[in-house]
Amino acid sequence: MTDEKTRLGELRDEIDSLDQQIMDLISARARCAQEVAHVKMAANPDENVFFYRPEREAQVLRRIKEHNPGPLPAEEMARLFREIMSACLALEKPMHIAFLGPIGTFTQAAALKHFGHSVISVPLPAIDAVFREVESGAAHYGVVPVENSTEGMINHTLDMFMSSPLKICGEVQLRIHHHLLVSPKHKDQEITRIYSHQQSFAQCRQWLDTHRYGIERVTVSSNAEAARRAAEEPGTAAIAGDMAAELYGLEKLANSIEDRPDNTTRFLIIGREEVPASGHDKSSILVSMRNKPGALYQLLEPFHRHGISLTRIETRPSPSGTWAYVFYIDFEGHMEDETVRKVLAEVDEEAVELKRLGSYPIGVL
Ligand SMILES: O=C(O)C(=O)C[C@]1(C(=O)O)C=C[C@@H](O)C=C1
Repeated sequence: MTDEKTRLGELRDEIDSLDQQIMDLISARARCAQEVAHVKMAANPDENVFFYRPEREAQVLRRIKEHNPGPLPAEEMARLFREIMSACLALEKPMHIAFLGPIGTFTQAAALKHFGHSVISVPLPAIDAVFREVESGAAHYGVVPVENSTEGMINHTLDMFMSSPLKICGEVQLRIHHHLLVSPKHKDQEITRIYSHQQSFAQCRQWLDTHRYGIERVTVSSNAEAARRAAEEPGTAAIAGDMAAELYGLEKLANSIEDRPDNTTRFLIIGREEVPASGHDKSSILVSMRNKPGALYQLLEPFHRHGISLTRIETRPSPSGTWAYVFYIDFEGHMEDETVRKVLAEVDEEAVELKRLGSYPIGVL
């Protein structure tokens, strides 16, 4: 045997032995999670048991990232643990996660990034349908897009919070890469039409104007639907992401055609219960103020005085009347924090209405 073969053999034996140890440890961890489920059920025999604990998951993933010894990057290690925890949670209780479908959308990719692959993901045709599915209890949690770094807020999601009793339980960000996709069956044909979602067209506008000027652009309900059509119709292409490309067996004519290299979408996790503090949290509120001079100043001043950082403020027309506005505000901290309590008490005194949408861990992955 050559030296190379001997050494390879030794290393592979070592990998086999390590794999066995990893497997034994993952199994021990899974048994622990089963025990956790029994403890939770025993403590709440008559109530809804919350098996999924977003604050605990965030703490576990943060610790993994902080203590990762390398050589694997911390992000990669956290991703592996994300999947281990997902499988452990599925042993406790299989989670139904509603998302803005169809299958193959970026929202599904975000749901799997946040919850791992051991959940049952349920595609729904519209943002309000995702809210309804969670409100009715048919799904445990929902995932909806809320803002894109190129295109701004997804107003439909913001407006749903005005009437929905649901809470925000988490956030997840996804780097969005769009590709120009064609079916290998039709790839020699001239492309006369491109399908995509309106948001994706907007995120690739400059690239399209430069490289595919004059080709008909047809807006459809999702990227996945665009990919489905391109797979079937000769002479067409789709702009969509990797999941949709894989799902419909499409090839990339051009890779990562988004105009901004940092194109990112933020998604929210919506659920029926409040999330305890994880130690590194964000909160969201909706506030409507009286229409008078200085109203916005009055609203923001307590945040400034108490040193609380705002991460976003958006204005939406109020459903209650013409030229009345509702402010959607994200800020750092948890509603259980003493300082946040004080600020919200002050805001509440001045506001016509203050709605607490929830506190949740700042996205870890
Ligand atoms: O700590 C818990 O409450 C668990 O249920 C265990 C565990 C885990 O595998 O670490 C699993 C699911 C929860 O969402 C959080 C953590």
